[in-house]
Amino acid sequence: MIQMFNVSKTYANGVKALVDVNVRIHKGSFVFLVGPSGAGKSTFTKLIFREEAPTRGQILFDGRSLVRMRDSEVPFLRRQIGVVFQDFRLLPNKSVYDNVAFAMEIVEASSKRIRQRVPQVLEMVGLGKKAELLPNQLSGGEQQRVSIARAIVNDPMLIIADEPTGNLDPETAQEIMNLLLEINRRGTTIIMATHAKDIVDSMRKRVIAIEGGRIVRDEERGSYEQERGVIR
Ligand SMILES: Nc1ncnc2c1ncn2[C@@H]1O[C@H](COP(=O)(O)OP(=O)(O)OP(=O)(O)O)[C@@H](O)[C@H]1O
Repeated sequence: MIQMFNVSKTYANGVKALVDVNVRIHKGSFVFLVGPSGAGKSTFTKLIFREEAPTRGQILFDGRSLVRMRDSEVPFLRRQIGVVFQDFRLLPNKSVYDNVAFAMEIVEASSKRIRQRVPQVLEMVGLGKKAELLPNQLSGGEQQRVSIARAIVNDPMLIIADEPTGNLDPETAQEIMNLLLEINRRGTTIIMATHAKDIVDSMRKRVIAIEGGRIVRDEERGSYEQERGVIR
């Protein structure tokens, strides 16, 4: 679904955030992006969302070139991608229901469709009974569930999650991971940037490790760190 060919990104200040990246991410897969702070993980996801353009190379999303894509087509690309952040980024003055409905209003869904779909999605993330509350009346884990509901409500092909468990205690983090796994099982591709070693090591999904802008490791059923000399 995503292919990068010799992709490099140098920011205007000369920082080489990505260097000669080649990668292919298949539809329906679950991928962890790991690496030290400043390695280039966010830049990698920003290229897919067309928030940044590569300096060199080619990127295909579902067969379409993001390099050649016109600005006027970017909103259609972004409809295919749901984004989840560490700090939730909910609208503080809107209810849980309205936060999720808003994502559908932006894509001009009919009010009938919104009334059908929002309760379904809130039920799926376990917030069926909290629709009328405001974000500050929810726990961190519940706020992240709202943000996941908002990300999936338009049924995107891909979810990009940037440190989605970074603000959560381990148990709540695990619940959020279970939810993301369930979404992945239903067919949505997930790319998750994280520093959560325990989560990556327990899930045994594909791990792409980036350091200094380069992919230094890419393993199916991988772990957070390179395993050396492990006897199984
Ligand atoms: N808009 C920008 N302009 C200039 N340099 C940038 C910009 N965005 C990121 N960088 C630099 O590019 C490099 C890669 O940054 P990036 O945010 O992709 O790393 P990261 O792996 O996501 O880090 P973290 O784990 O801290 O989120 C860093 O050196 C960063 O300072």
